[in-house]
Amino acid sequence: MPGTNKRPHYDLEFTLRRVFGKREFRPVQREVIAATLHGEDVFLQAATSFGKSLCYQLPAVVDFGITIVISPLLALMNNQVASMRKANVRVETINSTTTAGNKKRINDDLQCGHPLTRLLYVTPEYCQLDSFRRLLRVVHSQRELARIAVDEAHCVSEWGHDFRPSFQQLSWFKAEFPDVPIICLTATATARVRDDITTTLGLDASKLKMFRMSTSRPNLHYEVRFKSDEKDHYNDFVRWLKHIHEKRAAPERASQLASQNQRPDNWPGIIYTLFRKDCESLAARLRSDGIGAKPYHAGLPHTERADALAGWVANKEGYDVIVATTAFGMGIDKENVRFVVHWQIPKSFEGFYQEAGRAGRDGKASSCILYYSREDRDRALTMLARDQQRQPKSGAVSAQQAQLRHRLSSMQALVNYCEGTTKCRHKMIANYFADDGETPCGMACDWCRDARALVRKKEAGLASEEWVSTQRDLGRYNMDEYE
Ligand SMILES: Nc1ncnc2c1ncn2[C@@H]1O[C@H](COP(=O)(O)OP(=O)(O)OP(=O)(O)O)[C@@H](O)[C@H]1O
Repeated sequence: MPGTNKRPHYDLEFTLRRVFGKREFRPVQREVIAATLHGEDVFLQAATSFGKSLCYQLPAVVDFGITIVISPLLALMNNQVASMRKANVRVETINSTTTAGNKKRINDDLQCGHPLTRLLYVTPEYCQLDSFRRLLRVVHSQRELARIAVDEAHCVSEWGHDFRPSFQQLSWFKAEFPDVPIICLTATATARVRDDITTTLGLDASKLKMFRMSTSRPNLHYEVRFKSDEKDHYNDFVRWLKHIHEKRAAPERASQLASQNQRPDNWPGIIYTLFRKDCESLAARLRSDGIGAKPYHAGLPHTERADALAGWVANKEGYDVIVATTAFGMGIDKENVRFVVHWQIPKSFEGFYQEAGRAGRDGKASSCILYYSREDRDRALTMLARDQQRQPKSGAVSAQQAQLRHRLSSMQALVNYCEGTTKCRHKMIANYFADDGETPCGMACDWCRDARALVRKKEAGLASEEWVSTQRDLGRYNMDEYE
Protein backbone atom coordinates (compact mmCIF):
# COMPACT_ATOMS: atom_id res chain seq x y z
CA MET A 1 0.00 0.00 0.00
CA PRO A 2 1.41 3.41 -0.94
CA GLY A 3 2.62 5.45 2.00
CA THR A 4 0.30 8.37 1.43
CA ASN A 5 -3.11 9.57 2.43
CA LYS A 6 -5.25 9.15 -0.69
CA ARG A 7 -8.00 11.41 -1.90
CA PRO A 8 -10.98 9.30 -2.87
CA HIS A 9 -11.89 11.15 -6.07
CA TYR A 10 -9.88 13.12 -8.55
CA ASP A 11 -11.40 15.26 -11.26
CA LEU A 12 -8.45 15.13 -13.61
CA GLU A 13 -10.11 16.97 -16.50
CA PHE A 14 -11.17 19.80 -14.23
CA THR A 15 -7.61 20.22 -12.88
CA LEU A 16 -6.19 20.01 -16.40
CA ARG A 17 -8.38 22.91 -17.49
CA ARG A 18 -8.40 24.95 -14.30
CA VAL A 19 -4.78 24.71 -13.19
CA PHE A 20 -2.90 23.86 -16.38
CA GLY A 21 -5.10 25.73 -18.85
CA LYS A 22 -5.21 22.78 -21.28
CA ARG A 23 -8.41 21.70 -22.98
CA GLU A 24 -7.81 17.96 -23.12
CA PHE A 25 -5.28 15.27 -22.39
CA ARG A 26 -2.96 14.19 -25.13
CA PRO A 27 -3.16 10.48 -25.95
CA VAL A 28 -2.02 8.30 -23.03
CA GLN A 29 -1.33 11.18 -20.60
CA ARG A 30 -4.49 10.27 -18.69
CA GLU A 31 -3.51 6.59 -18.43
CA VAL A 32 -0.03 7.47 -17.16
CA ILE A 33 -1.49 9.84 -14.59
CA ALA A 34 -4.05 7.27 -13.46
CA ALA A 35 -1.32 4.64 -13.01
CA THR A 36 0.88 6.83 -10.84
CA LEU A 37 -2.10 8.03 -8.81
CA HIS A 38 -2.95 4.39 -8.28
CA GLY A 39 0.44 3.93 -6.65
CA GLU A 40 2.14 2.06 -9.49
CA ASP A 41 5.75 2.52 -10.51
CA VAL A 42 5.68 3.97 -14.02
CA PHE A 43 8.15 4.27 -16.86
CA LEU A 44 7.18 6.75 -19.56
CA GLN A 45 9.18 7.02 -22.75
CA ALA A 46 7.70 9.47 -25.21
CA ALA A 47 8.79 11.87 -27.92
CA THR A 48 10.31 15.23 -27.11
CA SER A 49 7.53 17.76 -26.34
CA PHE A 50 5.00 14.96 -25.71
CA GLY A 51 4.01 16.58 -22.40
CA LYS A 52 5.74 14.21 -20.00
CA SER A 53 6.03 16.77 -17.20
CA LEU A 54 2.26 17.02 -16.88
CA CYS A 55 2.22 13.31 -16.00
CA TYR A 56 3.76 14.03 -12.59
CA GLN A 57 2.75 17.68 -12.19
CA LEU A 58 -0.98 17.04 -12.39
CA PRO A 59 -0.90 14.14 -9.90
CA ALA A 60 1.10 16.38 -7.55
CA VAL A 61 -1.69 18.95 -7.67
CA VAL A 62 -4.63 16.59 -7.14
CA ASP A 63 -3.04 14.14 -4.70
CA PHE A 64 -2.17 14.42 -1.03
CA GLY A 65 1.45 14.86 -0.10
CA ILE A 66 4.55 16.12 -1.83
CA THR A 67 6.14 15.00 -5.09
CA ILE A 68 9.93 15.10 -5.25
CA VAL A 69 11.16 15.77 -8.78
CA ILE A 70 14.76 14.88 -9.55
CA SER A 71 16.09 16.84 -12.43
CA PRO A 72 19.62 17.04 -13.89
CA LEU A 73 19.78 20.67 -14.92
CA LEU A 74 19.40 23.99 -13.21
CA ALA A 75 17.89 25.69 -16.25
CA LEU A 76 15.36 22.90 -16.58
CA MET A 77 14.33 23.16 -12.94
CA ASN A 78 14.01 26.92 -12.97
CA ASN A 79 12.04 26.78 -16.23
CA GLN A 80 9.52 24.32 -14.78
CA VAL A 81 9.27 26.06 -11.42
CA ALA A 82 8.51 29.37 -13.15
CA SER A 83 5.72 27.86 -15.23
CA MET A 84 4.17 26.04 -12.27
CA ARG A 85 4.24 29.22 -10.19
CA LYS A 86 2.36 31.01 -12.95
CA ALA A 87 -0.32 28.36 -12.50
CA ASN A 88 -0.37 29.16 -8.74
CA VAL A 89 0.95 25.75 -7.74
CA ARG A 90 3.05 25.63 -4.56
CA VAL A 91 6.33 24.59 -6.06
CA GLU A 92 9.88 24.95 -4.75
CA THR A 93 13.38 24.10 -5.83
CA ILE A 94 16.56 23.65 -3.87
CA ASN A 95 19.67 24.07 -5.97
CA SER A 96 22.90 26.02 -6.00
CA THR A 97 21.02 29.28 -6.65
CA THR A 98 18.59 28.93 -3.71
CA THR A 99 19.24 31.50 -0.99
CA ALA A 100 19.89 30.34 2.58
CA GLY A 101 16.61 31.96 3.68
CA ASN A 102 14.57 30.11 1.06
CA LYS A 103 16.31 26.85 1.84
CA LYS A 104 15.41 27.23 5.52
CA ARG A 105 11.80 28.00 4.67
CA ILE A 106 11.54 24.90 2.48
CA ASN A 107 13.28 22.70 5.04
CA ASP A 108 10.92 23.97 7.80
CA ASP A 109 8.00 23.06 5.57
CA LEU A 110 9.35 19.51 5.18
CA GLN A 111 10.29 19.23 8.84
CA CYS A 112 6.68 19.73 9.94
CA GLY A 113 5.85 16.45 8.17
CA HIS A 114 2.81 17.86 6.37
CA PRO A 115 4.39 20.11 3.74
CA LEU A 116 2.36 22.71 1.92
CA THR A 117 4.75 22.37 -1.00
CA ARG A 118 3.19 20.19 -3.74
CA LEU A 119 6.29 19.77 -5.89
CA LEU A 120 9.93 20.04 -4.87
CA TYR A 121 12.58 20.06 -7.63
CA VAL A 122 16.04 18.93 -6.54
CA THR A 123 19.23 17.62 -8.07
CA PRO A 124 20.30 13.98 -7.64
CA GLU A 125 23.30 15.22 -5.67
CA TYR A 126 21.00 16.92 -3.17
CA CYS A 127 19.17 13.61 -2.65
CA GLN A 128 22.40 12.11 -1.32
CA LEU A 129 22.60 14.55 1.62
CA ASP A 130 21.85 13.03 5.02
CA SER A 131 20.07 16.20 6.10
CA PHE A 132 17.66 15.97 3.15
CA ARG A 133 17.14 12.26 3.60
CA ARG A 134 16.26 12.86 7.27
CA LEU A 135 13.57 15.34 6.26
CA LEU A 136 12.14 12.92 3.71
CA ARG A 137 11.87 10.27 6.42
CA VAL A 138 9.85 12.71 8.53
CA VAL A 139 7.51 13.41 5.61
CA HIS A 140 7.19 9.73 4.83
CA SER A 141 6.37 8.88 8.44
CA GLN A 142 3.38 11.20 8.11
CA ARG A 143 2.35 9.38 4.86
CA GLU A 144 2.87 12.58 2.93
CA LEU A 145 5.59 11.45 0.49
CA ALA A 146 3.36 11.05 -2.55
CA ARG A 147 5.81 10.03 -5.28
CA ILE A 148 9.28 10.44 -6.75
CA ALA A 149 9.59 11.67 -10.33
CA VAL A 150 12.90 10.98 -12.06
CA ASP A 151 12.99 13.37 -14.99
CA GLU A 152 15.40 12.72 -17.87
CA ALA A 153 15.74 9.21 -16.47
CA HIS A 154 18.26 8.16 -19.14
CA CYS A 155 20.85 9.95 -16.94
CA VAL A 156 20.60 6.92 -14.61
CA SER A 157 22.12 4.56 -17.13
CA GLU A 158 25.78 4.19 -17.97
CA TRP A 159 24.59 3.45 -21.48
CA GLY A 160 22.51 6.62 -21.60
CA HIS A 161 23.92 9.58 -23.51
CA ASP A 162 23.97 11.92 -20.51
CA PHE A 163 25.02 9.54 -17.76
CA ARG A 164 25.32 11.19 -14.34
CA PRO A 165 26.74 8.89 -11.63
CA SER A 166 24.73 10.66 -8.94
CA PHE A 167 21.52 9.46 -10.63
CA GLN A 168 22.49 5.90 -9.68
CA GLN A 169 22.30 6.81 -6.01
CA LEU A 170 18.57 7.36 -6.48
CA SER A 171 18.30 3.63 -5.80
CA TRP A 172 18.09 4.83 -2.18
CA PHE A 173 14.43 5.82 -2.68
CA LYS A 174 13.07 2.33 -3.41
CA ALA A 175 15.29 0.77 -0.76
CA GLU A 176 14.15 3.26 1.88
CA PHE A 177 10.52 3.81 0.84
CA PRO A 178 9.37 0.70 -1.05
CA ASP A 179 5.75 1.86 -0.85
CA VAL A 180 6.33 5.24 -2.53
CA PRO A 181 5.73 5.13 -6.29
CA ILE A 182 8.43 6.23 -8.69
CA ILE A 183 7.75 7.65 -12.13
CA CYS A 184 10.63 7.72 -14.64
CA LEU A 185 10.45 9.92 -17.72
CA THR A 186 12.65 10.14 -20.76
CA ALA A 187 12.50 10.79 -24.49
CA THR A 188 15.59 8.78 -25.31
CA ALA A 189 16.17 5.25 -24.16
CA THR A 190 17.12 2.12 -26.00
CA ALA A 191 15.98 -1.26 -24.62
CA ARG A 192 19.29 -1.64 -22.81
CA VAL A 193 19.00 1.80 -21.19
CA ARG A 194 15.43 1.07 -20.07
CA ASP A 195 16.50 -2.21 -18.45
CA ASP A 196 19.44 -0.54 -16.79
CA ILE A 197 17.28 2.24 -15.32
CA THR A 198 14.76 -0.27 -14.00
CA THR A 199 17.39 -2.44 -12.33
CA THR A 200 19.43 0.45 -10.95
CA LEU A 201 16.43 2.13 -9.34
CA GLY A 202 15.30 -1.19 -7.84
CA LEU A 203 11.99 -1.25 -9.70
CA ASP A 204 10.20 -4.56 -10.11
CA ALA A 205 10.06 -5.08 -13.89
CA SER A 206 7.11 -7.47 -13.62
CA LYS A 207 4.95 -4.84 -11.90
CA LEU A 208 6.27 -1.72 -13.59
CA LYS A 209 3.75 0.08 -15.82
CA MET A 210 5.69 0.70 -19.01
CA PHE A 211 4.40 3.30 -21.48
CA ARG A 212 6.39 3.48 -24.68
CA MET A 213 5.12 6.09 -27.08
CA SER A 214 6.15 6.98 -30.60
CA THR A 215 9.37 8.96 -31.11
CA SER A 216 7.80 10.66 -34.11
CA ARG A 217 7.80 14.46 -34.41
CA PRO A 218 6.05 14.97 -37.76
CA ASN A 219 6.25 18.77 -37.65
CA LEU A 220 10.06 18.72 -37.55
CA HIS A 221 11.75 19.05 -40.94
CA TYR A 222 14.99 17.10 -40.78
CA GLU A 223 17.79 18.04 -43.13
CA VAL A 224 21.51 17.29 -43.37
CA ARG A 225 23.72 19.88 -45.02
CA PHE A 226 27.11 18.77 -46.20
CA LYS A 227 30.31 20.66 -45.56
CA SER A 228 34.04 20.18 -45.50
CA ASP A 229 36.97 21.83 -43.73
CA GLU A 230 37.69 23.61 -47.00
CA LYS A 231 34.53 25.65 -46.90
CA ASP A 232 33.05 27.85 -44.19
CA HIS A 233 29.38 26.90 -43.82
CA TYR A 234 28.63 30.11 -41.94
CA ASN A 235 27.53 31.85 -45.15
CA ASP A 236 25.16 29.04 -46.03
CA PHE A 237 23.44 29.38 -42.68
CA VAL A 238 23.27 33.18 -42.69
CA ARG A 239 21.87 33.20 -46.25
CA TRP A 240 19.17 30.76 -45.16
CA LEU A 241 18.21 32.74 -42.06
CA LYS A 242 18.29 36.14 -43.79
CA HIS A 243 16.08 34.78 -46.55
CA ILE A 244 13.48 33.90 -43.93
CA HIS A 245 13.80 37.33 -42.32
CA GLU A 246 13.36 39.00 -45.74
CA LYS A 247 10.21 37.03 -46.50
CA ARG A 248 8.80 38.03 -43.14
CA ALA A 249 9.76 41.66 -43.76
CA ALA A 250 7.78 41.88 -47.04
CA PRO A 251 5.15 44.64 -46.54
CA GLU A 252 2.03 42.51 -46.25
CA ARG A 253 3.62 39.90 -44.00
CA ALA A 254 5.34 42.54 -41.87
CA SER A 255 2.09 44.34 -41.14
CA GLN A 256 0.43 41.05 -40.31
CA LEU A 257 3.27 40.27 -37.89
CA ALA A 258 3.13 43.76 -36.41
CA SER A 259 -0.55 43.28 -35.64
CA GLN A 260 0.46 40.18 -33.66
CA ASN A 261 3.21 42.10 -31.90
CA GLN A 262 5.93 40.12 -33.68
CA ARG A 263 9.18 41.22 -35.33
CA PRO A 264 10.16 39.93 -38.79
CA ASP A 265 13.61 39.04 -37.50
CA ASN A 266 12.33 37.14 -34.50
CA TRP A 267 12.70 33.64 -35.94
CA PRO A 268 13.83 31.98 -32.75
CA GLY A 269 16.36 29.21 -32.91
CA ILE A 270 19.23 27.38 -31.29
CA ILE A 271 22.60 26.63 -32.82
CA TYR A 272 24.43 23.81 -31.06
CA THR A 273 28.21 23.75 -31.20
CA LEU A 274 30.53 21.32 -29.44
CA PHE A 275 32.99 23.97 -28.31
CA ARG A 276 32.59 26.80 -25.85
CA LYS A 277 34.91 29.07 -27.81
CA ASP A 278 32.76 28.60 -30.92
CA CYS A 279 29.67 29.64 -28.96
CA GLU A 280 31.08 33.04 -28.24
CA SER A 281 32.80 33.67 -31.57
CA LEU A 282 29.83 32.48 -33.62
CA ALA A 283 27.36 34.56 -31.59
CA ALA A 284 29.61 37.62 -32.06
CA ARG A 285 29.92 36.97 -35.78
CA LEU A 286 26.14 36.65 -36.14
CA ARG A 287 25.63 39.89 -34.21
CA SER A 288 28.04 41.66 -36.53
CA ASP A 289 25.78 40.48 -39.36
CA GLY A 290 22.72 41.96 -37.68
CA ILE A 291 21.37 38.76 -36.16
CA GLY A 292 20.39 38.91 -32.48
CA ALA A 293 22.49 36.07 -31.08
CA LYS A 294 23.67 35.22 -27.56
CA PRO A 295 26.11 32.56 -26.37
CA TYR A 296 25.16 30.00 -23.70
CA HIS A 297 27.58 27.53 -22.16
CA ALA A 298 28.50 26.21 -18.73
CA GLY A 299 31.61 28.41 -18.54
CA LEU A 300 29.62 31.67 -18.59
CA PRO A 301 28.61 33.35 -15.32
CA HIS A 302 25.20 32.25 -14.07
CA THR A 303 23.75 35.76 -14.48
CA GLU A 304 24.82 35.93 -18.13
CA ARG A 305 23.27 32.53 -18.86
CA ALA A 306 20.06 33.44 -17.05
CA ASP A 307 19.86 36.70 -18.99
CA ALA A 308 20.36 34.91 -22.33
CA LEU A 309 17.67 32.36 -21.50
CA ALA A 310 15.16 34.90 -20.18
CA GLY A 311 15.64 37.25 -23.17
CA TRP A 312 15.29 34.41 -25.65
CA VAL A 313 12.19 32.97 -23.98
CA ALA A 314 10.62 36.46 -23.99
CA ASN A 315 11.41 36.95 -27.73
CA LYS A 316 13.38 40.07 -26.79
CA GLU A 317 15.15 41.97 -29.53
CA GLY A 318 18.80 40.89 -29.73
CA TYR A 319 18.02 37.47 -28.24
CA ASP A 320 16.60 35.64 -31.25
CA VAL A 321 19.23 32.93 -31.58
CA ILE A 322 21.02 31.08 -28.79
CA VAL A 323 24.41 29.65 -29.69
CA ALA A 324 24.89 26.91 -27.15
CA THR A 325 26.78 23.84 -26.10
CA THR A 326 24.81 20.87 -24.85
CA ALA A 327 24.65 22.66 -21.48
CA PHE A 328 21.49 24.11 -23.05
CA GLY A 329 19.24 21.28 -23.93
CA MET A 330 17.23 18.84 -21.99
CA GLY A 331 13.78 20.04 -21.11
CA ILE A 332 14.05 23.56 -22.49
CA ASP A 333 10.43 24.30 -23.29
CA LYS A 334 9.94 27.37 -25.47
CA GLU A 335 7.05 26.82 -27.77
CA ASN A 336 8.04 28.82 -30.86
CA VAL A 337 11.58 27.56 -31.55
CA ARG A 338 11.54 27.58 -35.36
CA PHE A 339 14.92 26.00 -35.94
CA VAL A 340 17.63 23.94 -34.32
CA VAL A 341 20.95 23.83 -36.13
CA HIS A 342 23.81 21.50 -35.28
CA TRP A 343 27.00 23.23 -36.29
CA GLN A 344 28.88 19.91 -36.25
CA ILE A 345 27.86 16.32 -35.82
CA PRO A 346 26.71 15.94 -32.17
CA LYS A 347 28.25 13.42 -29.80
CA SER A 348 25.45 10.86 -29.91
CA PHE A 349 22.27 9.92 -31.72
CA GLU A 350 20.26 10.44 -28.55
CA GLY A 351 21.79 13.89 -28.02
CA PHE A 352 20.89 14.84 -31.57
CA TYR A 353 17.26 13.74 -31.13
CA GLN A 354 16.95 15.44 -27.75
CA GLU A 355 18.41 18.73 -28.96
CA ALA A 356 16.50 18.76 -32.26
CA GLY A 357 13.41 18.15 -30.13
CA ARG A 358 13.62 21.68 -28.71
CA ALA A 359 12.15 22.84 -32.05
CA GLY A 360 8.47 23.15 -32.91
CA ARG A 361 6.97 22.45 -29.51
CA ASP A 362 3.88 24.41 -30.58
CA GLY A 363 3.32 21.77 -33.27
CA LYS A 364 4.16 24.17 -36.12
CA ALA A 365 6.65 23.32 -38.87
CA SER A 366 10.25 23.84 -37.75
CA SER A 367 13.66 23.06 -39.23
CA CYS A 368 16.31 20.75 -37.79
CA ILE A 369 19.49 21.16 -39.81
CA LEU A 370 22.65 19.21 -39.13
CA TYR A 371 25.88 20.39 -40.77
CA TYR A 372 27.91 17.27 -41.38
CA SER A 373 31.47 16.80 -42.57
CA ARG A 374 33.62 13.70 -42.73
CA GLU A 375 36.41 15.61 -41.02
CA ASP A 376 34.16 16.28 -38.00
CA ARG A 377 33.10 12.64 -38.05
CA ASP A 378 36.73 11.54 -37.87
CA ARG A 379 37.53 14.01 -35.11
CA ALA A 380 34.68 12.59 -33.04
CA LEU A 381 35.65 9.00 -33.77
CA THR A 382 39.32 9.69 -33.00
CA MET A 383 38.36 11.09 -29.62
CA LEU A 384 36.22 8.06 -28.85
CA ALA A 385 38.97 5.67 -29.89
CA ARG A 386 41.43 7.55 -27.69
CA ASP A 387 39.05 7.35 -24.72
CA GLN A 388 38.77 3.63 -25.33
CA GLN A 389 42.54 3.17 -25.35
CA ARG A 390 42.84 5.06 -22.08
CA GLN A 391 40.51 2.62 -20.33
CA PRO A 392 42.34 0.13 -18.12
CA LYS A 393 41.80 -3.40 -19.39
CA SER A 394 40.98 -5.11 -16.08
CA GLY A 395 37.57 -6.79 -15.51
CA ALA A 396 36.46 -4.22 -12.93
CA VAL A 397 36.14 -1.55 -15.58
CA SER A 398 34.35 -3.64 -18.16
CA ALA A 399 31.22 -1.52 -17.58
CA GLN A 400 33.11 1.59 -18.68
CA GLN A 401 34.33 -0.24 -21.75
CA ALA A 402 30.80 -1.32 -22.57
CA GLN A 403 29.69 2.29 -22.16
CA LEU A 404 32.35 3.42 -24.62
CA ARG A 405 31.24 0.75 -27.05
CA HIS A 406 27.73 2.10 -26.75
CA ARG A 407 28.94 5.65 -27.40
CA LEU A 408 30.71 4.40 -30.47
CA SER A 409 27.67 2.60 -31.84
CA SER A 410 25.46 5.62 -31.14
CA MET A 411 27.91 7.84 -33.01
CA GLN A 412 28.11 5.34 -35.86
CA ALA A 413 24.30 5.34 -36.12
CA LEU A 414 24.38 9.12 -36.34
CA VAL A 415 27.04 8.97 -39.06
CA ASN A 416 24.78 6.56 -40.95
CA TYR A 417 21.93 9.02 -40.53
CA CYS A 418 24.06 11.80 -41.99
CA GLU A 419 25.48 9.77 -44.84
CA GLY A 420 22.19 7.99 -45.56
CA THR A 421 20.48 8.76 -48.87
CA THR A 422 18.09 5.84 -49.15
CA LYS A 423 15.56 6.35 -46.40
CA CYS A 424 13.25 8.88 -44.79
CA ARG A 425 14.98 10.60 -41.86
CA HIS A 426 11.93 10.22 -39.61
CA LYS A 427 12.12 6.50 -40.29
CA MET A 428 15.85 6.39 -39.50
CA ILE A 429 15.19 8.00 -36.12
CA ALA A 430 12.36 5.58 -35.34
CA ASN A 431 14.59 2.65 -36.32
CA TYR A 432 17.31 3.76 -33.95
CA PHE A 433 14.90 3.73 -31.02
CA ALA A 434 13.35 0.44 -32.22
CA ASP A 435 10.05 2.25 -32.60
CA ASP A 436 8.07 0.33 -35.19
CA GLY A 437 5.04 2.63 -35.17
CA GLU A 438 3.98 5.07 -37.87
CA THR A 439 6.45 7.78 -38.88
CA PRO A 440 4.47 10.25 -40.96
CA CYS A 441 6.80 12.53 -42.91
CA GLY A 442 5.13 13.88 -46.04
CA MET A 443 7.83 16.20 -47.27
CA ALA A 444 9.30 16.87 -43.86
CA CYS A 445 12.79 15.59 -44.60
CA ASP A 446 15.35 16.24 -47.32
CA TRP A 447 15.18 12.64 -48.61
CA CYS A 448 11.40 12.61 -49.02
CA ARG A 449 11.50 16.09 -50.57
CA ASP A 450 14.06 15.26 -53.26
CA ALA A 451 16.24 12.17 -52.88
CA ARG A 452 18.21 12.83 -56.06
CA ALA A 453 19.06 16.38 -55.05
CA LEU A 454 20.23 15.00 -51.70
CA VAL A 455 22.65 12.63 -53.42
CA ARG A 456 23.96 15.46 -55.62
CA LYS A 457 24.49 17.77 -52.64
CA LYS A 458 26.27 15.03 -50.75
CA GLU A 459 28.65 14.35 -53.62
CA ALA A 460 29.38 18.03 -54.07
CA GLY A 461 29.60 18.95 -50.40
CA LEU A 462 31.66 16.26 -48.69
CA ALA A 463 35.40 15.70 -48.84
CA SER A 464 36.19 12.35 -50.47
CA GLU A 465 36.87 9.36 -48.24
CA GLU A 466 40.35 9.04 -49.83
CA TRP A 467 41.29 12.58 -48.86
CA VAL A 468 39.91 12.25 -45.36
CA SER A 469 41.68 8.98 -44.77
CA THR A 470 45.05 10.46 -45.82
CA GLN A 471 44.52 13.40 -43.48
CA ARG A 472 43.50 11.04 -40.71
CA ASP A 473 46.70 9.03 -41.15
CA LEU A 474 48.63 12.26 -40.84
CA GLY A 475 46.95 12.87 -37.47
CA ARG A 476 45.12 15.99 -38.69
CA TYR A 477 41.92 15.11 -36.84
CA ASN A 478 43.48 14.37 -33.47
CA MET A 479 41.86 16.48 -30.78
CA ASP A 480 42.11 16.40 -27.04
CA GLU A 481 38.72 17.46 -25.78
CA TYR A 482 35.42 18.88 -26.93
CA GLU A 483 35.30 21.89 -24.66
N1 LIG B 1 -2.61 18.01 -22.76
C1 LIG B 1 -1.91 19.03 -23.23
N2 LIG B 1 -2.48 19.92 -24.06
C2 LIG B 1 -1.77 20.96 -24.56
N3 LIG B 1 -0.47 21.19 -24.28
C3 LIG B 1 0.15 20.34 -23.46
C4 LIG B 1 -0.53 19.21 -22.89
N4 LIG B 1 0.36 18.54 -22.13
C5 LIG B 1 1.53 19.21 -22.19
N5 LIG B 1 1.41 20.29 -23.00
C6 LIG B 1 2.46 21.26 -23.35
O1 LIG B 1 3.42 20.60 -24.16
C7 LIG B 1 4.69 21.21 -23.98
C8 LIG B 1 5.76 20.15 -23.79
O2 LIG B 1 5.60 19.56 -22.54
P1 LIG B 1 6.85 19.06 -21.69
O3 LIG B 1 7.80 20.18 -21.47
O4 LIG B 1 6.32 18.35 -20.51
O5 LIG B 1 7.49 18.06 -22.73
P2 LIG B 1 8.37 16.79 -22.50
O6 LIG B 1 7.56 15.61 -22.89
O7 LIG B 1 8.98 16.80 -21.14
O8 LIG B 1 9.45 17.00 -23.63
P3 LIG B 1 11.07 16.97 -23.61
O9 LIG B 1 11.46 15.55 -23.40
O10 LIG B 1 11.36 17.43 -25.00
O11 LIG B 1 11.52 17.93 -22.58
C9 LIG B 1 4.56 22.15 -22.80
O12 LIG B 1 4.49 23.48 -23.27
C10 LIG B 1 3.24 21.76 -22.16
O13 LIG B 1 2.60 22.85 -21.53
